[in-house]
Amino acid sequence: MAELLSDGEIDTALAELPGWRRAGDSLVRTVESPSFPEAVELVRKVAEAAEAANHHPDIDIRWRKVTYTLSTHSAGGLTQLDLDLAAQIDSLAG
Ligand SMILES: C[C@H](O)[C@H](O)[C@H]1CNC2=NC(N)=NC(=O)C2=N1
Repeated sequence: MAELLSDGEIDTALAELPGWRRAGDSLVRTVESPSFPEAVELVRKVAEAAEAANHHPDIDIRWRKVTYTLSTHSAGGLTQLDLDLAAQIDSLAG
């Protein structure tokens, strides 16, 4: 069972995740790609990483802008799983 992170732990982590912002019990990042197919291709890569981690983002796709929202539903808030996936998304987004 993933443990909920404290506000301090989240703030410390966000310092290393500059594209992300906290929204309550979630982390949110919008990634803009050069085209719709490229935006969807990134979604596909994120989906592979999420499946491998068994930890899945909420994804909002609007043309070239895709918003990823992370939270650990089973824990009712933010855990290390969210931080790990955020870092993976940053890596995949380039
Ligand atoms: C059964 C399966 O392990 C769980 O439903 C996983 C799937 N992916 C998940 N993703 C997220 N973001 N939160 C969860 O609590 C979660 N739980």
